[in-house]
Amino acid sequence: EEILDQNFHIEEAVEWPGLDLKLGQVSGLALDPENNLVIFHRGDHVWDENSFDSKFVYQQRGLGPIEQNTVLVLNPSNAKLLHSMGKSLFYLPHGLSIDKNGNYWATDVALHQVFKLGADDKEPLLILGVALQPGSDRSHFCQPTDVAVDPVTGNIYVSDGYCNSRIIQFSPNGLYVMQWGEGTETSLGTARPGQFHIPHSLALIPDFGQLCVADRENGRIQCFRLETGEFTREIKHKSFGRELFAVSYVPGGLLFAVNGKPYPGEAELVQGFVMNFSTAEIIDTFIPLRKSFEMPHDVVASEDKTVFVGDVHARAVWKFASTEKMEHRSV
Ligand SMILES: O=C(N[C@@H](O)C(=O)O)c1ccccc1
Repeated sequence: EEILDQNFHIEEAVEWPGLDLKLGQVSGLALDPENNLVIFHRGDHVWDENSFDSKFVYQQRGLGPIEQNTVLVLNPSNAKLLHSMGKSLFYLPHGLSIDKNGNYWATDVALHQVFKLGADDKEPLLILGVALQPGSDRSHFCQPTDVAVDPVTGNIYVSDGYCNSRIIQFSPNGLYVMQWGEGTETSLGTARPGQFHIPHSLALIPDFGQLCVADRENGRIQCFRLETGEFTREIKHKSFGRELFAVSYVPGGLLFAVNGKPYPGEAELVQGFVMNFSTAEIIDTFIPLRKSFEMPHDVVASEDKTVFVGDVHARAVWKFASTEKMEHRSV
C-alpha cells in the first residue's frame, strides 16, 4: 500500500507570469489532455446583483454575447497563449471541464445551458437546456454550475445549480437518465446527506467510481456513487468555514479544494486545501504569495501536483507547485 508522505507541501510558483494576464472574471479552469491550462473567463461581462431578476431570468441580454474569446489555452509553464476561442457564444461563463477526448464542456449561468465544444471553434457539438429559460424539469437548468464526464462510461453529470439543488446524469449523447438531490431547508440549519445549497463544482473520482460535489453554502463536499447517485460520504472541516467553492481530484488519491472568503469577524482564512481522498484528512493548505485570494472560484490539479486557482473577483489565475517530491514509501 502506498503512503502519501505527510510532509507534502505546495506553494505559489512565483516565476509563473500568468498573474499579469488581462482577464475578465475567471469562472472556470481545466487541463486539456496535453496538460495545457484552459481558462474560462467573462471578458467584459460581470455577474453582479443586477444580472438576474427574482425569477433568475438574465437581465442584460441587450449586451449581446461576450465578444472576446472566453476560452484561453495556455502553456502551463510560461503562460504563453497557445489558442483562444469561444467568442460571441456565452453571456456569463461558469464551469469548464475537458473530457478524455479533449472536448470542452462549459456551463453558462445566464443562458442556463451546458455546451459541448470540439477543440476547434465550430458549432457546439451538443447543447443542453433552453437558452435564457431557467427551469427545473428534464430539459431546463437554473444557473447550472459545472459538468463532469465519466471517462469510462461517457455519462455526463451536471451540477444544477444556483437556483436548483440537484445533480443530473445524462447519457453520452445527452439523453436524460436520472437525477438526485434536493434543497437544504435552511430553517432547520442542518443539511442532510443529498441536500444541497448551491452544488457549485464537480470532481469525478474514476478510481473509486464516485462523484464529489462542492456543496458551496453548506461549506462541505458530498460524494456519491456514479452509477446510482447513492450518498457515500461528507467531507467537512472547520477550516473550510462557511462556503466551499470548488473541488478537484488527481488520480493517485489527492483532493484539492478552495473555500470562500469569511464574513467579517470569522476566523477561517480563504485558502486552498490538499486532502488525502481516502482519509479525507487535510495534508496541506495554501494561499498566494503574490496578491491574495478574493473569490477563488475554481481549482484544477495535474498528476505532477501542479495546481491552478482561478479567482472571479481578483480576475487572476495562480499556479502552485509542490516544493518537495512526494516520497511514496511502500509498506
Ligand atoms: O456568487 C456569485 N457569483 C459567483 O459565484 C460567480 O460565479 O460570479 C454572486 C452572488 C450574488 C450576486 C452576484 C454574484
